[in-house]
Amino acid sequence: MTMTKDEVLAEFRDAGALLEGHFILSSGLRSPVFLQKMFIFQDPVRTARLCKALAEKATAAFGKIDVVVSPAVGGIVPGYETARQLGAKAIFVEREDGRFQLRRGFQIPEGARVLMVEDIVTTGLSSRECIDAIRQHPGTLVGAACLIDRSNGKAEIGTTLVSLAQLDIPAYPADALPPELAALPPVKPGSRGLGA
Ligand SMILES: O=P(O)(O)OC[C@H]1O[C@H](OP(=O)(O)OP(=O)(O)O)[C@H](O)[C@@H]1O
Ligand SMILES: O=C(O)c1cc(=O)[nH]c(=O)[nH]1
Ligand SMILES: [Mg+2]
Repeated sequence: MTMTKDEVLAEFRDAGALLEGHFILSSGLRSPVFLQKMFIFQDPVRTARLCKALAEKATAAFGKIDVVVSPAVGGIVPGYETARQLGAKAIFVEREDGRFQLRRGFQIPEGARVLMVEDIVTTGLSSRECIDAIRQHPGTLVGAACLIDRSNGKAEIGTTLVSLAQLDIPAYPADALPPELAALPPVKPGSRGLGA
């Protein structure tokens, strides 16, 4: 079943996942809004609703998918659930010496049709890094999917990206903060740069 942008946002709102404050994003940009996707993923039923809609959108855009590859940590749960809905395998890349790699013996079979699944896209940096890692293996990357594209369609990831919702959320370089944001203490919720 398709979901409208309002229905997707309602899932985030109902999960308490729409946070306001001063956040340091994975890219280093600062934002007054953070989508705490883990508040979605702690509820398997809510996660399944969203990922079913994402799987349907990905199938419509890209056809059959054999393997879903996601960037850890945030991509693991939606990657798994989207793969379950697609009847595909679910594997993930994680950082080794700061770079995303397939570890743990994960492999992509020759000829496999691969979908990259991300939770949230802001600048697309994590997606591009995940795709670079995928392209070092056999198989064909057919496209990418995410729950929320908060670049409003502007992020360039080098392949077609489908999302459940595109949002236009402001993000600023640290040296160009609006005063109301500069007045709040910054917090960094994600995993990039934490010893990775
Ligand atoms: O499009 P981008 O600018 O790369 O931003 C989005 C990325 O940021 C978050 O990951 P983060 O690195 O914060 O770590 P996490 O997945 O462990 O939450 C999120 O899960 C995306 O992967
Ligand atoms: O850009 C990010 O790091 C980011 C933004 C967001 O809203 N949610 C998230 O988990 N990461
Ligand atoms: Mg992430």
